[in-house]
Amino acid sequence: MSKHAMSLLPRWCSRVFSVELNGAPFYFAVKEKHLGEDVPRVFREVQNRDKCYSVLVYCSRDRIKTAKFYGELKDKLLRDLPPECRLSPMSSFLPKVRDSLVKGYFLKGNSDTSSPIERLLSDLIQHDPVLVCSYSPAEDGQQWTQHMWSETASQVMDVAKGYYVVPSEAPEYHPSTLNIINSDVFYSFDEAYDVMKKCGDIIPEAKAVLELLPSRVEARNKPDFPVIVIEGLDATGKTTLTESLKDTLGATLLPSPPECLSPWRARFDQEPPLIRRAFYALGNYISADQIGLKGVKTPVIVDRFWHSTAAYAIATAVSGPVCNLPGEGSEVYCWPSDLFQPSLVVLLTLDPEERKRRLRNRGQGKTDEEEELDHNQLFRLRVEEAYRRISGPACVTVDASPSADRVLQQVLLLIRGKCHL
Ligand SMILES: Nc1ncnc2c1ncn2[C@@H]1O[C@H](COP(=O)(O)OP(=O)(O)O)[C@@H](O)[C@H]1O
Ligand SMILES: Nc1ccn([C@@H]2O[C@H](COP(=O)(O)OP(=O)(O)O)[C@@H](O)[C@H]2O)c(=O)n1
Repeated sequence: MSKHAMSLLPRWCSRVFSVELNGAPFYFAVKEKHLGEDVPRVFREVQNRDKCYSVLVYCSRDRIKTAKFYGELKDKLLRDLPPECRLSPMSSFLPKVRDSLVKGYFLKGNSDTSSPIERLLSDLIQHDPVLVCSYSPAEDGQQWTQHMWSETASQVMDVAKGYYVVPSEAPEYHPSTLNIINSDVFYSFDEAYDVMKKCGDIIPEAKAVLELLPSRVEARNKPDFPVIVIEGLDATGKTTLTESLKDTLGATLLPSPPECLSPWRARFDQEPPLIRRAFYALGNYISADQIGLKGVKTPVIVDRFWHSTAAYAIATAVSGPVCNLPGEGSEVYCWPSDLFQPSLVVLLTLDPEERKRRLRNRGQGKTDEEEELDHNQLFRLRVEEAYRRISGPACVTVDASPSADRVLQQVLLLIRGKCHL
């Protein structure tokens, strides 16, 4: 067993395990002694001949490699496992302990598939940063036990000790919230820069991105003119409104991510969240630099900014209903202390049916994330709620369903009230 796996063991019995079946999480824990607890629900449906396995990816020192490997592991398992084997997302965490989440997969096989599954897992455990456990009925046939595998054996080998699996309570917030800070959302230039720098060896485009970054993090000038950010889901009318504001106010319009990053965007959209979100976070610092340049001459309108970066990242990391999001006031929603703060952030909201109608009329291709927004109502609700919870500056919500001109007048009123234009 590797040193890292060993270091997980002392607190093994404090860990909670979560298996997601059809989008719903089932929680269980492990215990050395059995005190008559029920069999956890995830094992209740399993037939006695069946065997289950977990593969958890533990964080090696190289976060970039771990993130890449986690994405590749799913493809590998789907490709190499027998088709009858059922694969579900799984995680393990220490309740309320930051950065304690490790992610992986739960596999369910039967007696026909256990040999190929075990061959694949034995191979994985010897070459990759994974922790493998198998689950089978205990001798009395009433309970289920978990056995951790040893990586030193070429054959399937259990560590001698087995643990009983017992039901566990659901945590207050989704377990992914434990690892959001500096993995999904970056709260300083340096944290995002560090990720991009470490990507340089494996993603050549990362070097090109690093060259575009401002030399100083703080905006070079404090803008004399107001800086207004327009936020909202795709097709809520941001482009329409920002163009009109530009003309009406004689303002400079800046898109976000900034145009100079366009050649690299599709490339980073394919990467795992750690790398993808660092890319967007750095884009905001380039925008802040441009705001500093333009804001001494004219008002500046920005199409998306930090709210988009953080809200989409949080809503993707967490699954399920809005109540799974980190609670209101959580540090997860704080504005980075080294990032320029606009004078006003407007959030355009729209009835889902009207948004779909506008999307259809526009008839453009959508990003996978926008595609997901369409299909997954819960995701859309999580993004909108995360937008609302971000503070410093908070956003002002504007109903975008009236005509484009009425929306413009409404936002101009807000700007005049807040920014003395
Ligand atoms: N207030 C409005 N009423 C009706 N249609 C609108 C309004 N604002 C924008 N649209 C239309 O909806 C579609 C999406 O608007 P767009 O400005 O491109 O949104 P976004 O930039 O937020 O994706 C476009 O076809 C646009 O012409
Ligand atoms: N400042 C920004 C801007 C966009 N983004 C990301 O970019 C996506 C939306 O960009 P888009 O160009 O498809 O949106 P529209 O401006 O076309 O509505 C979001 O899903 C965010 O993940 C970000 O993270 N930070």
